[in-house]
Amino acid sequence: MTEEPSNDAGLGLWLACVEQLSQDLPEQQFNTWIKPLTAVVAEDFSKVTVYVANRFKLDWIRAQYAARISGLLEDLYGHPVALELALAQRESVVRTYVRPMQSERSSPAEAPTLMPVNAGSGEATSPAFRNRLNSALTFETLVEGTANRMARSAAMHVAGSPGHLYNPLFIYGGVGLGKTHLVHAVGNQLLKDKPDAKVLYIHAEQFVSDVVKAYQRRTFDEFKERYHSLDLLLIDDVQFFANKDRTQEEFFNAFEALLAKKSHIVMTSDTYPKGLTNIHERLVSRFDSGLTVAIEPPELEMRVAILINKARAENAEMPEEVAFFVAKNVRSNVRELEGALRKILAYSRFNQKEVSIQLAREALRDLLSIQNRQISVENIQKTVADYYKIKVADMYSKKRPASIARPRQIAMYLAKELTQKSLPEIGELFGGRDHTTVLHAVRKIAAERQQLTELNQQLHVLEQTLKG
Ligand SMILES: Nc1ncnc2c1ncn2[C@@H]1O[C@H](COP(=O)(O)OP(=O)(O)OP(=O)(O)O)[C@@H](O)[C@H]1O
Repeated sequence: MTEEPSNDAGLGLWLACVEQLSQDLPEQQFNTWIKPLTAVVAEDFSKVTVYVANRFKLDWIRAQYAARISGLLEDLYGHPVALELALAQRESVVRTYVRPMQSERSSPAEAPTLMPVNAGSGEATSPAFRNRLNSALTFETLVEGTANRMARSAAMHVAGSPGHLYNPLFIYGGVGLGKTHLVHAVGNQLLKDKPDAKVLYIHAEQFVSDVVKAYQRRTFDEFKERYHSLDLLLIDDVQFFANKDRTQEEFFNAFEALLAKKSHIVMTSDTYPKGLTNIHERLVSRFDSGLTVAIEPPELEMRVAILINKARAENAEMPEEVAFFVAKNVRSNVRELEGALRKILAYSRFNQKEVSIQLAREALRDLLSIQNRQISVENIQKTVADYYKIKVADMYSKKRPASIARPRQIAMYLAKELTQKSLPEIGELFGGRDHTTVLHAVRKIAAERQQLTELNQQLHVLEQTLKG
């Protein structure tokens, strides 16, 4: 196969791979190993050749990152992609682009989102004070829902008047639920209002490494100057302080200094303060001394809205029924939703087909087959209730208005169609109804389905969703 220069679609997907790695890997690792890479994507997307500056780096990348890159590429392209690692020729001018590191985007000199980088070129010079904020993570791009409403409004309050209420603000929740996004949003919002404010976003692991460096190099004055002079400190994943006594002590000092001068501190963690282990009590009690708020897993409507918004941000359209199908099947967290969306969009581009439920089902084949869900009557009731925006309890209730009775009949029809249950069993599960009631519903919906295109379409969406 010939290696034509990368076409734009192929290159875009390689960029998405790099972007993903920039988020997954610690900044230093990303800058050292991934950022200097260049790539050529074969015309038919079957192979990506990645050029590495020297033999040592090539071996290292093969050992440490090749499997991960392959996996990501497969996810992104929607089919297995051969990954070839090659030494960059001295004179080769390989077409490649690396997105600037997120924290560097705030530098006005680096306005374009894509910047060409030749193999082996060093790192971009960074401004003297790097706030490490990702300017894309703002309140505007953070979809609001019941799951994050409190955390979001507390964070907006802090961004609007830092140093007052809710100090420190402690945000906790499971992985991929938007904690990092929210703290970046606080920083970005404050800088928008007060461009001179000294804001720093830092991951707790980076703080640990800063403490270690300050000890090794005996540069504690600089360290203190850096941290104690901030107006807003955003620190992510403080559970990483566990068992790091020295770091905890330094953080305690920074904490006290910042609060004393009415600077604001926003922290995130995977658990609430008292749930943290191996962190000194005096620190834990300080974590809990302002406002502690949780972020919950997003509810269905929020997942649908996130998918539609993210697709739009990628200049793609995701019809609501497809978003509904995906949101029903990917429930755990937003990062996984994003992964599913990426797969669907890549699959659609690769096959040059419009995004539809059928296409989403094909693109997410692996993910859906893992779930391998048995369709239960309960699941049907819940899905139909969600879809028609009625309460699940109405599936068993005696209420008769059409807005409730009709979805209930639809659920009975689907229960008959998609499960092995008998009519009396289904009746029982719908609040102890008689089997003749179920039979009537099944016949009525089956007949109407032949006549009414809209109903047929709705049933189609529900079936696809339930079959996963
Ligand atoms: N409500 C939301 N609206 C839009 N995007 C969201 C929302 N919540 C999360 N995201 C996106 O989901 C991804 C994961 O979120 P984020 O990294 O903030 O999670 P996290 O809670 O910090 O996870 P971890 O604990 O693994 O670091 C990000 O790309 C983020 O932009």
